[in-house]
Amino acid sequence: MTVAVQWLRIAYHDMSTHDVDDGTGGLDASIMYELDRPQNVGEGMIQLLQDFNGFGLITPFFGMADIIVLGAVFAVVGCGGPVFPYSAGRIDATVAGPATVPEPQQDLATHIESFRQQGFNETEMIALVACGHMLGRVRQVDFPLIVTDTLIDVDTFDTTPAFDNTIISQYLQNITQDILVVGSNVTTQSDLRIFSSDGNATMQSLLSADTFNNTCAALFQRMINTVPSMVNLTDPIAEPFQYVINDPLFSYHNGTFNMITALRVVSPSPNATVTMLWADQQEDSFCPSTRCFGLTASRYLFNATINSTSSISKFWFKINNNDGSDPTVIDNDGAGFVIEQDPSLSLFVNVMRSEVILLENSGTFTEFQKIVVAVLGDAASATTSMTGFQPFSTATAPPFIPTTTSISLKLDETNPPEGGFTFFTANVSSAVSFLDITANVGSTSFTINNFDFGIAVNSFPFIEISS
Ligand code: HEM
Repeated sequence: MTVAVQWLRIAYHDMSTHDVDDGTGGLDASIMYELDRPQNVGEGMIQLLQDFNGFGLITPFFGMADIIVLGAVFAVVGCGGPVFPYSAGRIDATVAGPATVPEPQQDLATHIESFRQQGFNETEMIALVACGHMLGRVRQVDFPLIVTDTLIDVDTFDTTPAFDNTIISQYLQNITQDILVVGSNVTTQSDLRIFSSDGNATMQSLLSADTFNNTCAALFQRMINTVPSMVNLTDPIAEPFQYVINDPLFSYHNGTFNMITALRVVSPSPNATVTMLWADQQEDSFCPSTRCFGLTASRYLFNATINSTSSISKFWFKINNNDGSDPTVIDNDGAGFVIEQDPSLSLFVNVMRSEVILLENSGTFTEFQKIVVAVLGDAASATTSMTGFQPFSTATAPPFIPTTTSISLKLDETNPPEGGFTFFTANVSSAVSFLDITANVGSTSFTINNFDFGIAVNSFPFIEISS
């Protein structure tokens, strides 16, 4: 709970750099560069960004700003509030934004102007502050001029640590403990100035639980989607996807092509049989699944043998509940799931030739990943290059910025050429989560972007070597 509400506060502070007049700023993780400002005081801010860095969730297409918003969404749900539709696609800033986070000692006119710049009118300002302060507290150590009693660690805004309108009812009944209303320091009574700025009309309207819930939900939703005008957010996600398909992984060995993938289904029928079908140039083929169970979802795994000459153009799934009902076809609205990486399979990560190696040397174990990349072409005409994306920053304090390093591949002597393919290899650190791989064969270039290495290693054979 304590940590969760900090996730909500940091989202507001990061958003506060938005300027409606020129469309700049907003939720862009610029907060990582703004923590030396008094308006962002609090060890908690640094710690939670350290946590976000440690989660290793960042990908080439999902940055710190999207994680800050995810934190805010979880914070609200964790405190009993609604689930917000979640959009991703925010772009992380590389420098600090303007110093525009409101502070308790500022006057009402300054606050009204700050919120206007962030895109909220006066009524919305009152509601957004009340909604934000229904949760959380003020820390004595960070705000000694507000929480003047040194025997108190934290001063909560109201008596319930939950998503509810107690802050409103207690304020209107004059029994509030919100220190930004009743604190002995009049200068920092910012909640009082804001809440009473329209004669308490907005606060009165928020006494209705429904109005309060709907208003807070709508304002938080707008807050998390306040982004610089050049950012396009993805379509919102509110519910878990019914079906999730793993990126297909490929392997070529002894003249046989294999494709490994999985379909995750939320709450499938226990009797369901799931089949994967695919199309090559000639005909449709199919492959039955093996199955592993999650708590409320099942993952159906497929390892299909594919004709190496006709290859595979697209695949789809059929779920038969075996109860007389029509099978469900999961085929991307008829389009099928096309092989996104080079469809001619002239370049792919060869999963079954790659290895996770555990090296034992006098009782010391080292684990590393050997990746094998197949290129259609001979060694004389093919060159390869690769970059690895490391989400985890080793910095001890923000900003936490992922790194991209170049990893050189060499001809793989343990995998001699076969079926027209030449195999290249490299050892890749487990800190790497995504790879971009390029092969040039003569004058033709093939590229795989954002190969999910972190997921693919789970399908690499595991080898133990003692030296
Ligand atoms: C004039 C505007 C605002 C002022 C002056 C203000 C001031 C403060 C202060 C001084 C604290 C104590 C922080 C600490 O001790 O760590 C706080 C906490 C908090 N504020 Fe605001 N705030 C404002 C607006 C908002 C808004 C619009 C939100 C909306 C999300 C919000 C959400 C929070 C939350 C969730 C906390 C609790 C943090 C925790 O317990 O860790 N605030 N605010």
